[in-house]
Amino acid sequence: MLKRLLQSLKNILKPIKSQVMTDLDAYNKIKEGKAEILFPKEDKVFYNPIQQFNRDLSICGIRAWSELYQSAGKKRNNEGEVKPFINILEALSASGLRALRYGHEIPLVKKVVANDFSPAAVESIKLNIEHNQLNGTVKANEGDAILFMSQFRDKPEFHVVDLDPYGTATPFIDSAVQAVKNDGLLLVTCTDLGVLAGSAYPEKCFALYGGTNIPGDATHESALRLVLSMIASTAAKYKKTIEPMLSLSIDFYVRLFIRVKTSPIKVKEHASTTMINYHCSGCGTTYDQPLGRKIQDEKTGRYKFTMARGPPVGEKCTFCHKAMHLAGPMWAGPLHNKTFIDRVLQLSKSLDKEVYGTTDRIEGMLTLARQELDTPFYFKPGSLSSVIKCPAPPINELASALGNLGYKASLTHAMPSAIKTNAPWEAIWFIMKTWLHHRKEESGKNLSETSPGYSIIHNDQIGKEIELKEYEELFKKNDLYHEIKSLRSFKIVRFQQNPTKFWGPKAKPTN
Ligand SMILES: C[S@@+](CC[C@H](N)C(=O)[O-])C[C@H]1O[C@@H](n2cnc3c(N)ncnc32)[C@H](O)[C@@H]1O
Ligand SMILES: [Zn+2]
Repeated sequence: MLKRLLQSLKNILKPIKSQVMTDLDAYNKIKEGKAEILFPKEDKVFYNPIQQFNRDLSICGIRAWSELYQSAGKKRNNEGEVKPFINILEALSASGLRALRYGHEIPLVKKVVANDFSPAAVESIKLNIEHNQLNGTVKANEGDAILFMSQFRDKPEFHVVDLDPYGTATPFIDSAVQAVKNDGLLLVTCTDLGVLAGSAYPEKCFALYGGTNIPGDATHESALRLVLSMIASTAAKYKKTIEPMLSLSIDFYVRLFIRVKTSPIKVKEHASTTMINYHCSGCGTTYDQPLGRKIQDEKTGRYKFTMARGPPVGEKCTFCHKAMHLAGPMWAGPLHNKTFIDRVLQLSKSLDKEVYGTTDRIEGMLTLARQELDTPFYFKPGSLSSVIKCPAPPINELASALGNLGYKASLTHAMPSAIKTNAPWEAIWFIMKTWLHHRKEESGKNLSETSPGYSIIHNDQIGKEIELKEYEELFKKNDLYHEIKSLRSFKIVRFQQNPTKFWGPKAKPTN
């Protein structure tokens, strides 16, 4: 009897087994991190291998956030034990690879919802949940991400919401800030850098991000600031504020890690952490104009929020007399949280390099991001020297001069060989003029009288108040010189490791 039963069971299972076997032929196996994905050979579901860095980094970022969340006293019971509690939403999941990696690789994860509106993508997610034996943790959901996230407006469900769209994340932000819990983490990718960081579509950039990009060297930092400002404005409507934990410009996209908090008091800072920017069309000098002021009352210690004062500059540039252009509004606050970066760096160092192929790059990028000054923007020494027509000073020498005048300087992760400083442009142009005059034979002879460089060279007001006039004194090597020099010689993997031919943003699937 039992024998017959087993035989009939075998007969039933046989066609199912062969069906699965045939189906498997239609898939490639892809291993990334601790997940293995069966990926259709036919171009039906989106997968971009080059985004492993984004996924590796996101795993470290979510882990760092969860450690900070727990050490802030949340989710610890009386015995100090922590049960799995983290709910993650990957709202635009495609193959499900990222969600599955979260399921495997985030300690204390309770639930990951992998959502996509493409039936082929959801089929792939379901297959791969089985394949990775993550049925208890990862759930597939077929639906429009905006509608799905909007359900949680009254009761935010997710500690972590990850948005990794094609192009801009803007349409998803409103519902995403509603779906994320208080003190939760929002992860945002935008790949539309042509709009966000380019100068060709200011009207589109304004429509999507509520601001325009600043021309010149710092377009990638201003891209980050535009995305942050759009998210901060959206969050403010729901009495929520944002705290950028890490804001990176990477290859062809930006990736942001943002803590979202419900705090009507903090929302009051929204105007004073938003700015517009004036940018000189001739020499590239920039000025920031905050859109509000936060002042502390000396007697009571309380803060008052008032209208901003301005403008910080006239219609024409103080240095070269060319017209000033306007950019923004954009985020004026810090781009990173150093404690968060330290945690990510620590975690990244502890990972198995065989499993996580991009840890060197994480270390390189975050080391640079960590030392960045909080002040907006950067420039390449070469951009300034091309205005006054002289060879560019080496970056560490320029940093030294800024330091000797009492200012700070740092590098930036967003552009190689660019410098950030809290010095006013008066000091920057003074240093450049001193540098130029020291090279007498090159002293801007070929400049036309109407050029910005000519005006700067003949503007005797520049540096009038600065006491340190001698070249030798001004450019004397100091700590900053050595700091910047060693940071530059430290082997930083800023760019993609092992890129394939034609790597970059991938197009949508064709089927
Ligand atoms: C760039 S892919 C996501 C890649 C994935 N996060 C990864 O790491 O491999 C974008 C996905 O978003 C989905 N999508 C686009 N708009 C959507 C919407 N409104 N609702 C749900 N899914 C959407 C697409 O079907 C596509 O699979
Ligand atoms: Zn100018």
